[in-house]
Amino acid sequence: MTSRPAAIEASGLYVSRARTAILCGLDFTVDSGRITGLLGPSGSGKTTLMRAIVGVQRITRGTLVVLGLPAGSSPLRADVGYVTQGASVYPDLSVEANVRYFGAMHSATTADAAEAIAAVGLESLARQKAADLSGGQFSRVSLACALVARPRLLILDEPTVGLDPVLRAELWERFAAMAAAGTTLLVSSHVMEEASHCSSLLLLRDGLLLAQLTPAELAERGRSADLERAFLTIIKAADRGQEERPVAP
Ligand SMILES: Nc1ncnc2c1ncn2[C@@H]1O[C@H](COP(=O)(O)OP(=O)(O)OP(=O)(O)O)[C@@H](O)[C@H]1O
Repeated sequence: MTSRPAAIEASGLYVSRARTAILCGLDFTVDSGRITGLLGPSGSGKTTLMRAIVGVQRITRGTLVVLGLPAGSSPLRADVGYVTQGASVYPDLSVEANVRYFGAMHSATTADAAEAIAAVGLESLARQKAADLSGGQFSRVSLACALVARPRLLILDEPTVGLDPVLRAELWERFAAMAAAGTTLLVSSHVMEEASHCSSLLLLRDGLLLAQLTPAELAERGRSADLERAFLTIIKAADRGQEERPVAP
């Protein structure tokens, strides 16, 4: 792995929800200017971790440093973008009005809004009311609203769900261009084939970090070029060797 400055550093990170341990002592770093994939089965804690990073989820124990400050610090608001699974878009406004509205909070220009809309492939629908879009189009408005703020760190919770393969490929190209320009991206996904677009992968399982590795290392460790199969092999190996699950403090 390269030794870039870390955009996110977690050390002994525990998070509990409703008195249940959800994240159990995570240690990892996310390099700046890279795409890091957050992968794991449903319920493994991906959204909880993302919420902790953006500062809307209380940490039970450990440290979580984001862009050099404790997660949730107010100066981070302008620097961290978060696109949730549930689109935070005003259905009665047009695509353009939505993006310009979010852009205005970050002093973005009309041209910035148009660029963000183009980045998610919605130019031809810019004047359309968000309520009249398809599910995939609607979620892309959310993404454009995050892009227009030009955050240094962009947290994306399953951004490619419901998108066709062409659009999915275009979005990953867009993410790669953003990373090349210095933005740090943390992207969660269920789709293991998307892991190949990432520089580094965090593999979560039941609130534990099974591994942090590159896609090539995942293929090698899981003994398959098919990353889904490789991940399953690692999960099965972890299940076989699993010791008692750490208890939240
Ligand atoms: N508000 C809550 N109170 C208590 N437990 C919760 C709450 N929200 C989520 N959980 C539990 O936390 C665990 C992790 O949930 P989380 O949403 O972080 O997983 P995930 O990996 O993002 O799942 P998915 O891929 O299905 O979105 C799950 O077992 C879930 O039931």
